Amino acid sequence: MAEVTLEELVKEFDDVVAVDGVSLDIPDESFTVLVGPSGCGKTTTLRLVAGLERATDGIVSIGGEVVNDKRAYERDIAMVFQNYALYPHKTVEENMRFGLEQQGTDDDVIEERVADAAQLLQIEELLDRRPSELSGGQQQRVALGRAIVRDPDVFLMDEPLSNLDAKLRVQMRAELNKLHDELDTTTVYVTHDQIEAMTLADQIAVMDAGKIQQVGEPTFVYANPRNMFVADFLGSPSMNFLEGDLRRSDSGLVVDLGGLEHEIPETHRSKVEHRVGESLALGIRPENISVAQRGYPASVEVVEPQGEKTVLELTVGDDRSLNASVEPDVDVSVGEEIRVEFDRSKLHYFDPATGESLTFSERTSDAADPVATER
Ligand SMILES: Nc1ncnc2c1ncn2[C@@H]1O[C@H](COP(=O)(O)OP(=O)(O)OP(=O)(O)O)[C@@H](O)[C@H]1O
Repeated sequence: MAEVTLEELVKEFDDVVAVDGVSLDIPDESFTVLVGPSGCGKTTTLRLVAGLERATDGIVSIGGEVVNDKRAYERDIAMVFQNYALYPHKTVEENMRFGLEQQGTDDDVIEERVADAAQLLQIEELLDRRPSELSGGQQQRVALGRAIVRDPDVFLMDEPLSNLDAKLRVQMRAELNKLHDELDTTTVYVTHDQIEAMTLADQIAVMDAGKIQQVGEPTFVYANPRNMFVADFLGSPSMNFLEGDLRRSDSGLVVDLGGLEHEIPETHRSKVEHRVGESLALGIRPENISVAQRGYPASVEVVEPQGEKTVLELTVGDDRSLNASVEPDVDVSVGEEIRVEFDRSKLHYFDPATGESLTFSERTSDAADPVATER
């Protein structure tokens, strides 16, 4: 097992800078997820760790050793891909054995490892089948099995669940969690699916345009986004942003949201005060908005029951839209005028020009997030 360290990593393809100065510590035994929109450089970063691409600049270390000049097969890693990449003419067992045979591993060691992995993944009954005789989920298990038998220092996984249907994906997610609990192998996992990232990771690295925007424990990053990109990318429906000018009032500081005045809570005043006279973006997650007797007037535009919750599309102030995610039994209908309250401990303020959070703090002493505060 090993930690992986990336220092100022850069990868250019002609005039495209796919990875633009990525520094990241991936602790030993961690499950680190690189997440971000399509084209942000996740796969390229993973391929640099794997040795499938050569870095234009920067350093990749595995287990404290710089591996930039090591070929993929010289690095103690195993990769799992989206398309499974199984050998079609080999049986499941032969697919799992192949890598070890190439390495010249003793036959009895191979037997034992294949049997153990097959048991762990519950594919013992499938060992004699060929990939074409397997479902997508089974094929992905075999691909995982092939990685596990290698007993590598590091697993690298590139969107391994994205070819599975939604139900199977949820099931495999749970299995990957269990697998990691059992094996404790350092894992670097790439996905564009923020829910997958949140549920699997013990460390999440949110990427955009070749750069890491924020790294941390998923619930912390969710509750304490460093900028509007991260705030917007994590969460569904995503965070609402309401922009307006900040000014002083009798009661303190308010943001003018077009016919609606939002008062900055005392805890945040000192952090935003320097922007009096300038604009500010208020950020509030849909689940931190509730329908109430008092609060901001809002018109209900859409009511969308989603089972566990109901998403309301509202307009507030001078026609600004706002999503609220409320209990499914809330009784509101389209066209109704209601009032909504924002949870004042879950408010964020951003500089709309740079997107940077004005209220972000590495420590959450102001109880912006109860989960993170417990830590
Ligand atoms: N071999 C290559 N040659 C040229 N450009 C490339 C190459 N590989 C990747 N790129 C470019 O580098 C950028 C990052 O690509 P990368 O595949 O790392 O992104 P990604 O975040 O993994 O995206 P996706 O989720 O769509 O796979 C993109 O602009 C892509 O077009």
